[in-house]
Amino acid sequence: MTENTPSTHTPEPRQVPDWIPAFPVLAPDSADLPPHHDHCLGCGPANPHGHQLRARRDAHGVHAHHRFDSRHVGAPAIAHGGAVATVLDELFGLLLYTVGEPAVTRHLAIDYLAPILLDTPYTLRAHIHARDGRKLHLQATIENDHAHVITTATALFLTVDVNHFLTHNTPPHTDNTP
Ligand SMILES: CCCCCCCCCC(=O)SCCNC(=O)CCNC(=O)[C@H](O)C(C)(C)COP(=O)(O)OP(=O)(O)OC[C@H]1O[C@@H](n2cnc3c(N)ncnc32)[C@H](O)[C@@H]1OP(=O)(O)O
Repeated sequence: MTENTPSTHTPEPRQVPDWIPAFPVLAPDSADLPPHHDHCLGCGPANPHGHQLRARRDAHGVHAHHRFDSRHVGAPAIAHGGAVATVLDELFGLLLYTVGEPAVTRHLAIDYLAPILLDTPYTLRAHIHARDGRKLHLQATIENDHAHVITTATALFLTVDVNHFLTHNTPPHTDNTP
C-alpha cells in the first residue's frame, strides 16, 4: 500500500460509557457524590495522578474539602494554578449531579486572589448561578480555614447529548477564526 492509498480500515464504533446516559440527579442528603468514573483526573479513585476529589451536595450546590499535595507544586510550597483549575473544573463537573444532565466546560475563568498552600485544608463550594437553555452559568469559591475566600471561579458549561462523547473529531465552531 502506498502512502496515498486510501485506508480500508473501518474504525470500531465507540462504546457509550454506562454512566453517561444514566447521569442521575442525586438527592441533597446523599453521601459523597460518586466519581464520574474510576480514572477521572479530578475525581477517579483509581487515578494515582488525580485529585480524587470528593464532594457533597448541599442546599446551595456542592461543597468539598480538599488538600493539594506535593504532586501539585508550582512555586515552592504553593499549588500550581493549573492544578487548582483542574479541581475547580472537576467541582463544576460534580455540580452536574444537581442538574442530572451531562454537560462540558466551554469557558472557565479563575481569579487567584491569594496562594493556595500545599498540605493545607481548603473548602470548595460551587453552585448554579443561572441557566439559559443549554447554558449553565456556574460559580465557585475556595476558602481557607478562616473562611476567607482566596479563589473565585466562573464557568460556562453547555449541556450535551451522548453523541458528544462519541464524536471527537468535529471541527470546533469558533468566532475567533482569523
Ligand atoms: C457529564 C460529564 C462529566 C465529565 C467529567 C467532567 C470533567 C469536568 C468538566 C470538563 O473538563 S469537560 C472537558 C473540557 N471541555 C470540553 O472538552 C468541551 C469542548 N468543547 C466542545 O465540545 C464544544 O464547544 C461544546 C460541545 C461545548 C459546544 O459546542 P456547540 O456547537 O454545541 O455549542 P455552540 O458553539 O453552538 O454554543 C452554544 C451556545 O453557547 C453560547 N456560547 C458559547 N461560548 C460562549 C461563551 N464563552 N460565553 C457565552 N455564550 C457562549 C453560544 O453563543 C451558543 O448560544 P446560543 O445557543 O444562544 O446561540
